[in-house]
Amino acid sequence: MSRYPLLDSVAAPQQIHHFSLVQMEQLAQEVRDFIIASVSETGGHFSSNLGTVELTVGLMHHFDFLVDRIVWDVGHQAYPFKILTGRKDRFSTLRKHNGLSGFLKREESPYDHFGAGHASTSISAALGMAKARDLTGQDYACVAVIGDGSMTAGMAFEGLNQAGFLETRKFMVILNDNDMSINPNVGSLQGYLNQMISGQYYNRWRDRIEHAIKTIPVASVSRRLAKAAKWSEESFKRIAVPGLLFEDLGFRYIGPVNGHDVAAVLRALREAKERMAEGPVLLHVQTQKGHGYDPAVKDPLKWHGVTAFDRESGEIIKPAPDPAKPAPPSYTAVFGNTLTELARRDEKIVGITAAMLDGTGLNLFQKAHPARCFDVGIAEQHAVTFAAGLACQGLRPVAAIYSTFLQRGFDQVLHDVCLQNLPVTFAMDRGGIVGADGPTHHGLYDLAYLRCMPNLILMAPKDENELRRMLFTAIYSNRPAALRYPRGNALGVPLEDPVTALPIGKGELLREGRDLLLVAVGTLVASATALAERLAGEGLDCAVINARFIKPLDEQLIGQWARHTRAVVALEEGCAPGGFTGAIAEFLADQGIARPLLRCAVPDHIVHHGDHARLLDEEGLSPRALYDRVKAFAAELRP
Ligand SMILES: Cc1ncc(C[n+]2csc(CCOP(=O)(O)OP(=O)(O)O)c2C)c(N)n1
Ligand SMILES: CC(=O)[C@@H](O)[C@H](O)COP(=O)(O)O
Ligand SMILES: [Mg+2]
Repeated sequence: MSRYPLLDSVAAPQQIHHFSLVQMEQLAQEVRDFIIASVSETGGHFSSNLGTVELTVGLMHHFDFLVDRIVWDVGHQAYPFKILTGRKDRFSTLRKHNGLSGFLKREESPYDHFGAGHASTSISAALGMAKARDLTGQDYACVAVIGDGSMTAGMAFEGLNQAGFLETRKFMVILNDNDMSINPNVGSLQGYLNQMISGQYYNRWRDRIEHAIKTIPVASVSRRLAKAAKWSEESFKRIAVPGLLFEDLGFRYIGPVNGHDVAAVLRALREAKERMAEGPVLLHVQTQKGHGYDPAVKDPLKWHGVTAFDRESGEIIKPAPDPAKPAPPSYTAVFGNTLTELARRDEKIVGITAAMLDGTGLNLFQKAHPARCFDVGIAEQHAVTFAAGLACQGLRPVAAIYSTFLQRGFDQVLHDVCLQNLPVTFAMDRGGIVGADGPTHHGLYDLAYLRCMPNLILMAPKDENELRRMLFTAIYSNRPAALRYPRGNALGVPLEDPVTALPIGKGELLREGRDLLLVAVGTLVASATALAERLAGEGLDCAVINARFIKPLDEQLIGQWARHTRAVVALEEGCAPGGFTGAIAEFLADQGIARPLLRCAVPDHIVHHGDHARLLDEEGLSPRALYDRVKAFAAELRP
């Protein structure tokens, strides 16, 4: 017999419209059990999904999302939705190559109305859908589900601002408030939400007061009395719930409601559905990350995203350590420790993260230098300009932002930092292909989008020792500077102590040769070196340069060896259009160095999700693929 009898009987989500309360409670329990069992085998985002189970069941009861539109912010909390919209049987393929995405994807299901992965886009997208509906005379409800962390972004408020102003009907924002981002949520907004939770008695009284005011016979109400009644309501509101922000923005605020009480969720959604006919609604749902699985409730940060685990003990399954070969540290840890160490000697160093304290390794820095560490929330744009302000006053800010999330701050990097030549360091973790998170999270575009920035120094280390040196170089360059490094473990090379600066704009000749020049940056330097050794055994003599700097490029060194060899191979784990290999192509053309060029980079297409090594191979960047490509390229060269 199935462990999930009711869930397995749901052939289409529309069946849930007819479920009783008892059935929905059972369904919620089965969905939760299924998530725990399934993610314990595949890994994936976990604690956020255990928080949205009852809310999702309630939404499926009240709406038909083949007709109505729902936009899940980020999408990392939408596993219950995916399971209930026909994807349960494919859940074992989650985040695997050719398997289900960990987020929502329009091409994956007709229920996925909007794709995401980055935070705080849901309100804008759902509002666009609502306005398209109004303009085209269609009829469907639009729902955005956004977490308290994602609500800290300016973009979320840009959406609220417009939605309230337009008095958008059949439009609802559900604020899924679990008092957590990945790390504990930060900022005064969270304090405000907590205040709303403690001030909820107002909402119980509001309807009665409003009713009383409305039932005063109109004929008997003088204009002054009506005004006074309205004034009393407003005053009462403000005393009971100071600053009803969402109401003031034009939303009907409902809540807070206990997001794990199915009956309460259903009641609140029913009310919200009615109110939506009049104008925009904000439904405030209080949930708990990890709900129903004790280890995750106790440590929601650790359980935000996990690898496979033992469901009984809550132990994360890790490969047994090899005592003969200890695992190297992650690039993230090397960054966090180096920054902490440098900051011990220099009190001008400050660290900034946009809601990725542990992810970026800045938690290590925070422990040692709490007053100099700023988590600004999911607000990359603000983080960059905030760093610019700190730099203006003589501090040395280091903004640690994943490569993919710094895309949000493009204009701020240009307008606020580079044009003013301010000494801000950007430490971009997760450069290159990240693996299971997929297209929204690959850090493939950074070298291209930063290479055009005036004044900026742009670097990528070949190993963790070079990362340390690049960080040091960046901080003391007195210019805007950025370094990008990959997710995962470093190479295990010894770390020089004390750390020293690199000469700016100087590459490193790793091998001399006369046939080909292999010029690489970042993760592909090790591959280029190994490839040159292999090819040497086959009679092909390759010079290898570790470029270190994408900008300024070491034109002297690269030019010299390009002229000395017959052809050039440029390598990077980044996008080909505009990236490092593009810089090499431009340089050769500009200098009139007429050498055939093979560009080994990610072509102009989307890289899907899956295992890093496999994706790298598909992009022609694995050691095997590079060998084949370079051999074929060399074979085409004139003798
Ligand atoms: C622009 C952007 N910055 C950072 C992230 C990384 N990130 C993913 S989920 C998350 C926390 C979101 O918190 P919340 O919206 O409250 O959702 P919860 O996990 O609490 O359910 C963060 C910071 C992101 N996805 N997008
Ligand atoms: C949803 C999201 O954006 C994060 O949770 C992301 O998945 C974290 O990725 P890392 O595991 O690389 O920190
Ligand atoms: Mg949250």
